[in-house]
Amino acid sequence: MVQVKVELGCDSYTIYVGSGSLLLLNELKTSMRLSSTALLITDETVGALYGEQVVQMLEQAGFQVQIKTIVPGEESKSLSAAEEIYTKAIAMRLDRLSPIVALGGGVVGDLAGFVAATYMRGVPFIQIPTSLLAQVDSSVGGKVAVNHPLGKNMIGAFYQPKMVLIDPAMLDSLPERELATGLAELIKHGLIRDSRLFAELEQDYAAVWQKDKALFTRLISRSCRIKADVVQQDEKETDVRMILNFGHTIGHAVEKATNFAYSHGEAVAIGMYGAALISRDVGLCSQQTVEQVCGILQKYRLPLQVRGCTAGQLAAYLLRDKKAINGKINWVLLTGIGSVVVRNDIPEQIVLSAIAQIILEP
Ligand SMILES: O=C(O)C(=O)C[C@@H](O)[C@H](O)[C@H](O)COP(=O)(O)O
Ligand SMILES: [Zn+2]
Repeated sequence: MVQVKVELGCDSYTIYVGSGSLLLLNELKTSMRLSSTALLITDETVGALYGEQVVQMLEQAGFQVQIKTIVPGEESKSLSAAEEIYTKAIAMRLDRLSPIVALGGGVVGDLAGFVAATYMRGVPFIQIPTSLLAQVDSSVGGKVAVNHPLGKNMIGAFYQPKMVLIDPAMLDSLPERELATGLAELIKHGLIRDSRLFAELEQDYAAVWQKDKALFTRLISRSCRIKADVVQQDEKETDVRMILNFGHTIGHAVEKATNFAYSHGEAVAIGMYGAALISRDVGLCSQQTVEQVCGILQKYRLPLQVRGCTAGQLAAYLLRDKKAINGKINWVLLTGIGSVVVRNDIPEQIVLSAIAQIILEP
């Protein structure tokens, strides 16, 4: 099992990656001096696959467990879904030392984390991510949030988990499209910080599609290490953490403008292509780098262009980007494979030209 430590003072925690990582639940109660009631939050799909196993493990560890099962999908990342969970937590007398355990993908983790951060001003939070996207990205770093009708992740907090338990075997049940969505964030980590990871992803795609466990243990822990390094330097995203937003400025606009017809990773893939075009057009990277970005996204069956919205709609959502300060968007742009810069001085014409290239006619 690989351990990745996230050093954040008294909010430090360890990410465990490998088969058998869930067995660490056994030590949870004693190692963290928790109360004996635990709330497990999962969705219908993941709950049916792994819910019973995780409940049993928590019970063996000495917890009385209740489960809240949500409907899978982005719509569940809402204030009303959070309110239902608060109601359940109050009814079951969850106290300030009772853990909330998230078992699922990014939606479950973000919603459960948001509730953990706010219920009684914060209760212990454990992440058991089951999708590749959650394993390589969203379960690490403490961003928790729900959506607002006017924008994604608009209401949230930075709230670190106490522990992240990742078993790559859980990817066996993951559909191909979901695997690709997680690969988009892995590719992002290669593009922003690690040209070797990028090269490995370029080479090993056959083993990736076969869900090779040893390869995934390596890729996931490498990805968590990259994210942990960035988050350790800038937990609250005032500076270097912005680079994790590569592809997300356009990506979030694509998700909203198409009413989530594209998965998060698909939207981020389109956003990374758009950002690569902007990077080239302002002279930060070469055409060859743009082609490498296109090449890897296509290899992993990720889209480069969006259908189902207009350039005007995309531009309107871009202006609501929550990384914009005084109306200026902070663009994360490529200077080559493995390195990025943040720029807020990109001419509108260059942005509009990139948008025109990523829109497909209906
Ligand atoms: O952890 C971060 O920081 C990220 O930006 C990672 C992103 O991949 C992730 O999608 C995150 O939830 C986006 O956050 P947001 O602040 O852009 O809503
Ligand atoms: Zn993301």
